[in-house]
Amino acid sequence: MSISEKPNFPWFGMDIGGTLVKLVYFEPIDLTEEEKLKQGDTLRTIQRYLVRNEAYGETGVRDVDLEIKAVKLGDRLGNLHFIRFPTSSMYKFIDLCVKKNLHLLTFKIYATGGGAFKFEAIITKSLNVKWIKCDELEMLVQGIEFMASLNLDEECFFFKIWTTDSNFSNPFSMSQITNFPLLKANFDLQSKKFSDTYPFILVNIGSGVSILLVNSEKDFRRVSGTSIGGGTFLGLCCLLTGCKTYEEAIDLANKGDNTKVDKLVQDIYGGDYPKFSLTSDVVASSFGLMHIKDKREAATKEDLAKATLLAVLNNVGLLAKESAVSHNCEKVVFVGNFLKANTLSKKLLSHALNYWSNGKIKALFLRHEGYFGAIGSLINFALSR
Ligand SMILES: Nc1ncnc2c1ncn2[C@@H]1O[C@H](COP(=O)(O)OP(=O)(O)OP(=O)(O)O)[C@@H](O)[C@H]1O
Ligand SMILES: CC(C)(CO)[C@@H](O)C(=O)NCCC(=O)O
Repeated sequence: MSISEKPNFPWFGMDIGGTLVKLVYFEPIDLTEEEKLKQGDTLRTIQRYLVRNEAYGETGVRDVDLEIKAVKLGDRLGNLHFIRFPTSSMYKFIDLCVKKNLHLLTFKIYATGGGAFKFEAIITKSLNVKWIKCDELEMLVQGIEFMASLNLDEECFFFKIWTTDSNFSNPFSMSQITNFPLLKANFDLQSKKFSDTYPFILVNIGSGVSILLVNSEKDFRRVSGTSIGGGTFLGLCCLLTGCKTYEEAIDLANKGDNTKVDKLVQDIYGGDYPKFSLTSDVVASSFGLMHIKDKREAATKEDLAKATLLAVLNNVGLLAKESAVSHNCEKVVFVGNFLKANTLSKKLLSHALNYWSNGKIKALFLRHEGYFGAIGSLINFALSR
C-alpha cells in the first residue's frame, strides 16, 4: 500500500457502530521543529488530551495495552492509540469536541459504521469537518490487511487443540469443556503467516454479526449474518440479571452453570440419543428449563448469563462453520468487541469449530479485535489527498 500524500493533522479513523464508537488516533512522532511551531495550540492541546489520558469523560476509554508504537503510515512515523466509548454518548462526544475548540479547526474525518450515516448531519453542523463516509465491511477487511502487513508478533493467535475426541459430542458442554485439557492450552502465535490465510471466513461479532468470505483484500462478500450477536448477549443479560455493563455480564457468565437454565438432551431422553450422536449433555433447548417455576427460582444470575452466552455462541459458531464448509475455507477469523476480555467464548468457538470439522477448520483471533473498521478508515484517510 503506498501512502504518499500528507493530509493535515490530526489523523483519525472512526467507526461508529451500533453499540460502541471506535476511534484510532495517529500521534505523529516525527514532526519537524517547523511543523511543531505551525501546529498551533488547539491541535497541541487535543494531542496531549488524547495521549496523556486513559479515560475521557464518564464513558471514554483508551485501550492502552493495544497502543502500537512507531508505525509508519506513508512517510510519517507515529503511535497508534485506540479509544472507544458507547455510541449512546455520541452527542456528549460532539459537545466535548466543541468544548475543546475542535470546531475552530478545519479537518477531515474518515468515518465508517452505521453511525457514519446516522450522525453525519449533526456532526457536520456542529464541527467544521469534512465528513467522509466509508463502507464498514470494506474498512474492516482493509484494516485487517493493514495490521497483517505490520507483522506484529502477537496480533494473530489461536488455541491449540490436540485431538478430536469422538466421545466428545457437545462442543458447548461446560462439564466436558472444563475437563478438556486442550482448552487450557497456551496461545500459539500465528504472526507472520497471516498472508497465507486467504481465503478465510471473517466473522465480525459486534452488536449484530456479519459473516464474510474473504478471498483477498479487494475480493470479499458478505455471505451470512445474524441479529443474535454481542448486542443480544448484553441486552438479555441486562434484562435477566440486572447487570449494567458488558464487563459485569462477562464476569457473571464466567461463573455460571447453563445446565440450570438450558434443557439438555438428558432432560428429554433421560440419557443419550445415540442414533444421532446426541449425548446426554448436549443443549437441546437454550433456556428450555425456564418455563418450570422451581427451575426458574433456582437459576442464579450467573447461570442466566452463561446460558445467554452459550445461546449466542451456539448460533454464531454454527453459522461460521456452515459458511466455512460451504465456501471451502479452513480458517475462520473472529473479530468484534463481543470477544473483548472474553477468553471463554474464544475457547468455546475454537473447540466447537475443531469438533464439528474433525480438526479441519481452525479459529483464529486478532488482538485488536474491535478496531479494524476504525483502522481501515484511518488508512483511507492517510491515503487521501
Ligand atoms: N465496554 C463495552 N460496552 C458495551 N459493549 C461491549 C463493551 N465491550 C465489549 N462489548 C461487546 O461488544 C459488542 C459491540 O461490538 P462492536 O463494537 O464490535 O460492535 P458495533 O460496531 O458497536 O456493532 P455493529 O457492528 O453491529 O454496528 C457489544 O454488543 C458487547 O457485546
Ligand atoms: C447491521 C450491521 C451490518 C451493522 O454493523 C450488523 O449489526 C449486522 O451484520 N447485523 C446482522 C444483520 C443480519 O444479517 O441479520
